[in-house]
Amino acid sequence: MASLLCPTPSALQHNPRSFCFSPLKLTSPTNLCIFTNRFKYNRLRCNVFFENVQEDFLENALHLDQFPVLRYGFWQFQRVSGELSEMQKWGFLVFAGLTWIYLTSRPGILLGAIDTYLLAPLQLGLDSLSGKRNLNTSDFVIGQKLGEGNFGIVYSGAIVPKNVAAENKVQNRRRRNATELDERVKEKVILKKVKTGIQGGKECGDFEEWFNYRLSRAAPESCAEFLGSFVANETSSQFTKGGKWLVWKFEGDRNLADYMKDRNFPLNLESVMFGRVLQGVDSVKRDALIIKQIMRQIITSLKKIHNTGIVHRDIKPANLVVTKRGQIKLIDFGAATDLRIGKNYVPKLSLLDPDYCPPELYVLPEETPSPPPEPIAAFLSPILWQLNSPDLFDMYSAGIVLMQMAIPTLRSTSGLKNFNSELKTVGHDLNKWREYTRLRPDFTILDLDLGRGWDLATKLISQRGFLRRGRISAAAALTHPYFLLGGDQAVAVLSKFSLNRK
Ligand SMILES: Nc1ncnc2c1ncn2[C@@H]1O[C@H](COP(=O)(O)OP(=O)(O)OP(=O)(O)O)[C@@H](O)[C@H]1O
Repeated sequence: MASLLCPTPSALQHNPRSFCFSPLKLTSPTNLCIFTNRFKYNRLRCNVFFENVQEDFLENALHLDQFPVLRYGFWQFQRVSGELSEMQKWGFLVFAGLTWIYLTSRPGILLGAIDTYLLAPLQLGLDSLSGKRNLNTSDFVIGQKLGEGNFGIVYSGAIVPKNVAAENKVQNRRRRNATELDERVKEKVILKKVKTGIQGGKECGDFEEWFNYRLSRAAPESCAEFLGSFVANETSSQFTKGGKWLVWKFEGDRNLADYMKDRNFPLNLESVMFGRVLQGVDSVKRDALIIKQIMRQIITSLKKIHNTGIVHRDIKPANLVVTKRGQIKLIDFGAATDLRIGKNYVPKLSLLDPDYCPPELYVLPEETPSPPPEPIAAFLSPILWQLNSPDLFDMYSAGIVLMQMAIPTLRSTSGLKNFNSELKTVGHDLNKWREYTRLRPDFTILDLDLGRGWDLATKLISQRGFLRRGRISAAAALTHPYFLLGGDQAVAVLSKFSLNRK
């Protein structure tokens, strides 16, 4: 009788709210029955919720209708999960959520695996088909030497089109460099000759090649475009048979260090960055806007490479090429390390430029052992990253670049050396340095807008604090008030629409 009076779960579905949330005393059989049915109804709702979550996930997030195999797998999962209790289902959801968070947290095991096992072979296949991996000495002419590092010599050069290459082969005794070739030689490139006679030279060249291919997939717009590598098949001009060469697209005539040597810096970059001269803005503000735009680009690129697990370890103005369109591109990944898989990480090895290197000297604590095999290193990498925040290594160097751009007296080699030695004396505390310094720096640019630039600088240039944090990451720096509502971005965006821009 009581059960006849009592609403059934399906009846409850028509008016569930009033029933489900009304207070209930379990004193009468009717109330007991209502309670039982409420329980059943809530369980029903729970099941419906699970099914909805699963279906939404299926239809919206994964678009499984396009992937029959996944759809079948998910159907199997639904069948099995139908036999699980609510507790088990929740347990499963929590476990799946935590696994997802672990796999996608920095440096990204999941994306790294996709890159290694899918995208890299795909890139290799496509490059081989298109001939990009079949470069050779006859494809290039070498121009002037641009620089020499510990492990390589850098030259400008040009690509020789195939028809000219054949002709050039016949005449190559007379044609020695790019300038001697006619206008048929179109595309300018940068070539790096890997030093072979030096210990570690070959390995460094191989690492640089690996990092360039990796970043050409993961952060192409942040780095100079990598065209590939080749081993010279003959001895001619600068080529020695068997020598390894790396090739990049020529991104621009000058790097940031070249621009900073000019007394007119940063105004010499104004039309490059913004496509025009900023009229009606006073000169200090123009300087500040240009510097902010450069810093924004550097930090955005750092964020991208850090997200893949790569730390550059040699951020400095000479390794930042400025393109014709005002983009700042990272170059020289010879010292970079990928801490997702431990690539190019050797404990206690410091390859760095002392002028830009943070006080801790090493990207990971000295006691960190050599990396295990790559899959194991990858599996452990989120823990390593959380405990050590290795990306903050590059952030210190970015802070020094900011100081040099904003304070003219720090741009010279001697000014930078004095700044670093003063910094060391005050324990790398920028606020203390400001009180202590004898260099009479001009803080005008950093003190604009209530000192936002100065505040960012103090957060970049500091000792590593508790849990090796205490310095701001690239992602956090981009949300710092210095960059928020930055007029530089508005001007840069507007310049993209400018008809005058070349
Ligand atoms: N893709 C590029 N486009 C334009 N210029 C480039 C490019 N790559 C390198 N350069 C120029 O060549 C110079 C030397 O390059 P890079 O830093 O890679 O060589 P390096 O041998 O490692 O030198 P160092 O160790 O002294 O930095 C750079 O400072 C830059 O001016």
